[in-house]
Amino acid sequence: MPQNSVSLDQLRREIDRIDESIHDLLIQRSALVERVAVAKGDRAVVLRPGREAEILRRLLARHRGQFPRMALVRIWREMIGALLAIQAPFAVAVHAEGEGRGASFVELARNHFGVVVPLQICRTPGQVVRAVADGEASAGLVPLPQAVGSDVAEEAEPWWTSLAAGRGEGPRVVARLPFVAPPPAPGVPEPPQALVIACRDHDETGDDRTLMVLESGPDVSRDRLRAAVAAAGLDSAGVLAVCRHGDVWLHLIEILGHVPAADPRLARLTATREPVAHVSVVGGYATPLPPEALA
Ligand SMILES: O=C(O)C(=O)C[C@]1(C(=O)O)C=C[C@@H](O)C=C1
Repeated sequence: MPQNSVSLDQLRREIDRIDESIHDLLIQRSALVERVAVAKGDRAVVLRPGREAEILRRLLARHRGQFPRMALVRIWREMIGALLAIQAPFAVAVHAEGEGRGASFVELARNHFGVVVPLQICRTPGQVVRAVADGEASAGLVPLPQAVGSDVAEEAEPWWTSLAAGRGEGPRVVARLPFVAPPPAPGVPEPPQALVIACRDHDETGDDRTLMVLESGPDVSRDRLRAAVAAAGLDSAGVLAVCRHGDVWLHLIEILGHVPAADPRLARLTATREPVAHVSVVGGYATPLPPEALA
């Protein structure tokens, strides 16, 4: 039968059949995730952002046809969020102080974790860290400290210094949001950049970044720090923030690649204690997709 002679009714019946197949597959996927939860054993930390990133990268790479990629991501984000919530009680603490920016962090959390996961609003990033450390929330959303022009962010009591104090037991950075951002549109504010923290290590996905806190003496320039990092064999992507406590300076730096806490390059970095006296890996994330991934 030529295509244009297929009736509207017939086409709609075909759509109903496809909807039922999609629905059946959703029910099957959900049952599989219940088995995944049992296989993981530890229900305390069900979140696996590395696996989520791999799923989205793979689907976007094989996508074809007219269905918009951003909608594909949104459907999967909704599904994964709902499936996190069936594995264990799952709540996300979000720093959302004030109008505007606070509301956009909530939107970012909703877009990423979906409508089922409960959000717990915190007034400060420090409260988010505490909620995750105390187990009141399974994960937390904190603002990514960002350099303004050539100046790195400088805060008196930044949330990230408490991650370094945790010595690998407490909350660590496990993801960066948005993982996929819609292309910028005139008049529409861009989503804020945030980090997700949880009490687990970040997974390796093949395209990752690692965050470290370096401790130095005073007056260590960014260039000197970068040179020390390079000499240890690490590839710096930049200094994100600095916190000065008298003679102790803490620097939050981003490293290209996945660097576990036991990596021998870290010992090399602090071997002479100059300029870096101490280093802690405070987590990392799968590199977010560039806007071209949606094209
Ligand atoms: O693979 C897992 O560990 C799952 O829990 C399944 C799943 C998914 O829906 O695919 C859900 C949540 C995780 O963060 C990652 C993936």
